[in-house]
Amino acid sequence: MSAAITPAVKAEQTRLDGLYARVDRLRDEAAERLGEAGRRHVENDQERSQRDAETLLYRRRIALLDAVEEGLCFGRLDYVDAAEAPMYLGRIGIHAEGGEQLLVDWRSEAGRRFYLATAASPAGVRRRRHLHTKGRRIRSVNDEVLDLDAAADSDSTIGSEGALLAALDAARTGAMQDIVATIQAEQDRIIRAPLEGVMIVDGAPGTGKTAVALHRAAYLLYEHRERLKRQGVLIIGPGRQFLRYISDVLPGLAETDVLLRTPSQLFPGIVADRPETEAVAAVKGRAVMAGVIASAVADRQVVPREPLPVDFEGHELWLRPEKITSARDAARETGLAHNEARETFHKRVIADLATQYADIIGEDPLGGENLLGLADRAQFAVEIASDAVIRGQIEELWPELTAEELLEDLFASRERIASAAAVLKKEARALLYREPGGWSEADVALLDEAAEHLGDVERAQRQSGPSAEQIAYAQDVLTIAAGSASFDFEDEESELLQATDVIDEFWLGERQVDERFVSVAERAAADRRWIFGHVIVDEAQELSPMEWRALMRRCVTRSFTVAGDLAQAAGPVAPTSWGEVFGDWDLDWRAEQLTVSYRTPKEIMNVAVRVLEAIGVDAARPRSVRESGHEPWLEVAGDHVDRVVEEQVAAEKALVGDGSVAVVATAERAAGLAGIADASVLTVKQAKGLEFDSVIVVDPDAIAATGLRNLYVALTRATKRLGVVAPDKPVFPGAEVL
Ligand SMILES: Nc1ncnc2c1ncn2[C@@H]1O[C@H](COP(=O)(O)OP(=O)(O)OP(=O)(O)O)[C@@H](O)[C@H]1O
Repeated sequence: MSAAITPAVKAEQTRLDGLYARVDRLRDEAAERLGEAGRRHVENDQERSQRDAETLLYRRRIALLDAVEEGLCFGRLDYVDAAEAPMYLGRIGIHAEGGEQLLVDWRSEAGRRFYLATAASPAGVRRRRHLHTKGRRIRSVNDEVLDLDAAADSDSTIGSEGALLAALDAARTGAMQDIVATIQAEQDRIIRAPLEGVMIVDGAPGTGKTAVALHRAAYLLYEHRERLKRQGVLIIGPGRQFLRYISDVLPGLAETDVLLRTPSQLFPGIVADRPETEAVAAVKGRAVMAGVIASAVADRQVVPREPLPVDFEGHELWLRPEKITSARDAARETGLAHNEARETFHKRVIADLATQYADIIGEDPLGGENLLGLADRAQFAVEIASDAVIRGQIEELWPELTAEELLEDLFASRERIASAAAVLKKEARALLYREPGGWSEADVALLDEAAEHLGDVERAQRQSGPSAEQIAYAQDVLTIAAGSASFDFEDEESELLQATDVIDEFWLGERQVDERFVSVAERAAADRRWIFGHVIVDEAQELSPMEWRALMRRCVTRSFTVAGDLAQAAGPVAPTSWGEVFGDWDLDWRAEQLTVSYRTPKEIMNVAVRVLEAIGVDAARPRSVRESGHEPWLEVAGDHVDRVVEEQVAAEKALVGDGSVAVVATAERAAGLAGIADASVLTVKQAKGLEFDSVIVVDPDAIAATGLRNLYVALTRATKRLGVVAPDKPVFPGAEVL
């Protein structure tokens, strides 16, 4: 379809051409400087670090300009005061060579006017124009005239919701689209809320919680650049499919310092693919497991019941319970994590052995005072400490442990479980027992908790960390880089300073080996203890208390955006209120409601709200913003569910054309349908947070049997068409209107 060339389209095309020409110029300049930096010969470490920082800066700049290629400029505001020049709004801000502002960033305070001006409260705005573009071409313009006196000169007026409805009606591609052109006022307030504290974005399916959370990430990175570029932003989503779905939005919003993860990907090096029942996951997710892990660590600090013999140089020494107890107490009193306090324990025990040895060999045969002095004892301590057998014996009493070792040993031993998890009921303890071999999703938060108690493992660092030489090199570079932090790089100075701020000696040590470009997100991904400047949690109702604990450790300032809907909660530990989730934390939290469903049309909502009412959570009934014109349909298929689904998928595909079709079913049905239906076949868990033009829900009563909340999720995935295929006439609440 070619666009109608109206005078307005023509004029805006000229403007757009100018903007792209400027972007091209900026990109060429950045590429040129990147090339120069790459070719520059470096004489010393200082020059090398400077070159690295420049390379990082120009690569970032080019990535940013590439990311905004599509939809660079999408809006224009004209003011009542004719002397005020129109404002063009886009994904980034652009200035002309002479400094004149050509394009205003949507996240800036000036850009905010675009979203907030309404006919009732125009705030000096005469007209809001939406520019619809494809590539570098303007397809059409839509005007909303806010100052009615000026209505006569508008190019086309399709009402204040025209651009929004056009966006909502567009076919879904399988990747989430940004909403910068049509952010609504209630959403804008949340996106631009202050960084501090925990903000809960609560709302029914399709009210834009995910969209708002992602745009908030982009806004916060813009508004609090200094802090967040250094620390990065973490976004947590429920599954990999979901992360893929949203991953395109952020570069589109011009942000690259964001790490996207599922809760089970938060422990570097662990692949959580071991299957586990919901019952086991539910036990592992409970807050009480924090105490269980602490006890499991304490249980590894052993005091023998009887003295244990130690052989040194042909003499018998003893590991005595009372001495081991005082060594253990001293080590615990350091307040350090287990592995770090271990040294205190070992030293104390070795000192006691050295004393015993001195008492034996320094004994005065005439019964006088011991002949050996302190220096001799210290020498014995060194010798005892270098005896591998003795070290091994002491190690048994206070071993160096990784989180993986601790949990593997714990879950594989009924005795260890009985001791550490005495607070749990017998049945719950029985659920924790298992053979070693792999990690489940619920294990990850427990590993994180364990790692927190255990602290660093020297052994692992010795094996995989950079060499002492690399560290020394890195330390030198750091010192030099810190000393040169005042280098004048015109407007890029702040970027360079940030680069030095985030580089620690470990990373530089690694980089000496591997010269790859490393972003904050990549660094954060590899570091379990990375502290983020802000954490965004989507589908937050799914997280267990143990997962929340792990996340709280990732952001000590407790700056969170939490998007969720309790009515969709189906996780192993489903909360019934946000107070239940956050009540135990010393937090400043507030909840904001989104009330309008942009995804689910009225016809589908009519079915879904009946399920919502039956769920019985205290949730506001969502208001659909539009009708699709398609009533949900039902096919009762008897024994031929698979065949009917196959046929209906074909029919739906023909109806939605370029749009997407998905089948949502229970895990058992989904497994059977996967090879049959020519569409995405998803379990409810996989479908959470996603949307498609047409959705076929298979055997809804079976889904309802796993929880009405699951059915509510399944029924609210479609933007246009909903169909139900059931073996028998369905009886779930809402089936009566099909
Ligand atoms: N202001 C807007 N302009 C255009 N589209 C919007 C707007 N707000 C939301 N949408 C669209 O509505 C759909 C639903 O949004 P989103 O997925 O963010 O909802 P949600 O509340 O997270 O849903 P769920 O609870 O199912 O996860 C998306 O296609 C999103 O792009």
